[in-house]
Amino acid sequence: MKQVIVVAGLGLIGGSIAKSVVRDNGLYVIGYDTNNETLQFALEMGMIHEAATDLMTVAKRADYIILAAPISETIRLMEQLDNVSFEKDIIITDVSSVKRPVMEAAENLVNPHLYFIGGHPMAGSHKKGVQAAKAHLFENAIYVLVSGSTVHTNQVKQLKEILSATNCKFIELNATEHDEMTGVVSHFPHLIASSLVHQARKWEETHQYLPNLAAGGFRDITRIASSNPVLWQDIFHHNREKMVQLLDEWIKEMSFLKQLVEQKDRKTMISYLEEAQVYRDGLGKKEKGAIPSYYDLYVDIRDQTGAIASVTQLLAEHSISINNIQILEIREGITGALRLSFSSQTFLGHASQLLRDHGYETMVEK
Ligand SMILES: NC(=O)c1ccc[n+]([C@@H]2O[C@H](COP(=O)([O-])OP(=O)(O)OC[C@H]3O[C@@H](n4cnc5c(N)ncnc54)[C@H](O)[C@@H]3O)[C@@H](O)[C@H]2O)c1
Ligand SMILES: O=C(O)C(=O)C[C@]1(C(=O)O)C=C[C@@H](O)C=C1
Repeated sequence: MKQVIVVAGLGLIGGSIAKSVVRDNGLYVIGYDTNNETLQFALEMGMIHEAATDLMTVAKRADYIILAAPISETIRLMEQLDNVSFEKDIIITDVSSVKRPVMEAAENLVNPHLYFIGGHPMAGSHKKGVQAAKAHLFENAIYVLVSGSTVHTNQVKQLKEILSATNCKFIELNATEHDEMTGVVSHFPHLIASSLVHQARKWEETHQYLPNLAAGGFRDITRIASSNPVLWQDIFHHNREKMVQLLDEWIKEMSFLKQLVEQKDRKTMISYLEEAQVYRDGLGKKEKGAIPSYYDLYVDIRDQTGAIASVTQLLAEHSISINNIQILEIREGITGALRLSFSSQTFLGHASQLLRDHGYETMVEK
């Protein structure tokens, strides 16, 4: 008999999970969302086998429930599920970007059939909604799991098996360490990106050509400012203690930089920039706890139809598998660069040589 998974919240994240687990023949996927159009879209696109308009009714048929609504809604759904009379044990997980409030809510569950394992796939996008969902969103991404106190190791193993269709890499953390680390490398950067955009917007009032000069650097560092404001406000709210601490640290850091600039301390500034460069270049190069290892190759391409396809086809013909591909907005309309990520130095070396042999300019990030 097929195992039943209910995915509640079929947006970017829930939709992407549904799209990957629905490919597993051993699973029957039921989708639930408060938005009827989302539900219909998911059904029509084959992302789910069945659409439900009442979570509490279908919950009784489920072996697993994946809560993928915004964090505050997820906590509300957990409280409602606690009142359901289940006839069998059920594993519930979530995908929330902040784990402490969710795990605290999990500790308050009294229903003897509920086993809660917190989850957070460390991949996403600035886009939202079911239409942005992709089956491959979590491929090779870190997927954090946080066990509730009543959960057995065997249940964590079962959940990993179900989610293995996403091709992610699991790590287990506790909620506090998760929220501290994601606070630094995920949540806080969103605040800074939005503040940089505000700064540019104010300067545009007196400098009308400013947007034309916003090239690769500004676009790279502010992409995430295009994310869903309601969702991100919820993330900042739930990780607010960390946000306040990081803002205090950031203000101190900015005062230090201001001093360096004012005092024309060029030597210290070079060391400051060098230290940042070395750390940034090392990110993802070697396996370092939660940071996955990737080997990046930059390829210059012309802005013409089929340019990306030619690169990927060439690599595919030589069985070189690409883990990630990103188009960098460097010089729009003229030439561009592709960032190709590989899982090993060997793949990167072969890809670089092959592309060079075919006339492409490539660059490896040092
Ligand atoms: N966006 C990212 O990059 C990212 C990455 C990892 C984790 N997350 C987490 O994933 C969760 C969802 O984020 P998203 O980016 O998929 O958002 P989204 O806006 O794309 O999707 C949220 C979906 O939840 C539905 N929804 C809202 N309230 C609901 C309720 N009470 N019951 C059922 N469905 C409900 C909405 O209709 C929508 O379809 C959040 O908790 C977020 O912290 C987001
Ligand atoms: O790539 C993006 O746009 C994201 O913001 C994804 C991102 C992040 O890396 O910060 C955002 C929130 C998550 O909870 C996990 C991943």
